[in-house]
Amino acid sequence: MSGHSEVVFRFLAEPTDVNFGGKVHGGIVMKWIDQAGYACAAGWSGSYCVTVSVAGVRFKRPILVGQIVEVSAQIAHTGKTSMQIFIRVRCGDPQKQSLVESNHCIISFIAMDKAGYPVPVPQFKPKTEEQKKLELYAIKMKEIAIETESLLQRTIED
Ligand SMILES: CC(=O)SCCNC(=O)CCNC(=O)[C@H](O)C(C)(C)COP(=O)(O)OP(=O)(O)OC[C@H]1O[C@@H](n2cnc3c(N)ncnc32)[C@H](O)[C@@H]1OP(=O)(O)O
Repeated sequence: MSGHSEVVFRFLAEPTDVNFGGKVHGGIVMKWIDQAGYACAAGWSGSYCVTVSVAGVRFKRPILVGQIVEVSAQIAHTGKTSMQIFIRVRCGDPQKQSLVESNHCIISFIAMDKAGYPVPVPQFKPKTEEQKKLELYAIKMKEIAIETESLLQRTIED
């Protein structure tokens, strides 16, 4: 299965996924994002992977119980040991054709060896114009995630 750059999950939002207002919990959406991202990262690298950061996460509209949910994960950029994965969550009435975007983000995974050390990943080479633009966005998001971390360190040290 190694070498696949895209994974799509489709399922129904269940009553156990929703909060008191009938909308799917943000934490549940994050779990789906992490799972689809993991499946994509593990499939691309052929290794066990761990989540290192999530950047640019946006909750655009609520997901309702009974709606069909589609979580797509695609490799947007690869570093030496990291993979930046673009996630798009869409939802809609299962009786209709159209889905609307509810969430998106860039989630970063690191491929690990059996001893728990980062290992190199196969390099992703964008082919289409859309993939090339997405890669630039993913590189920026990775930089922002790392810069955010060092900003916090500087803030705590100050
Ligand atoms: C599937 C799951 O849910 S797993 C459970 C949740 N995740 C975890 O438990 C992971 C816990 N974290 C860790 O174990 C460690 O922080 C690790 C292994 C992920 C990274 O360890 P570090 O020593 O910080 O990594 P290191 O400095 O070697 O960098 C490794 C890569 O991470 C990248 N990286 C570091 N910080 C970030 C960040 N904030 N965002 C994105 N990438 C980052 C580096 O740029 C490097 O990428 P590259 O090899 O492509 O250039």
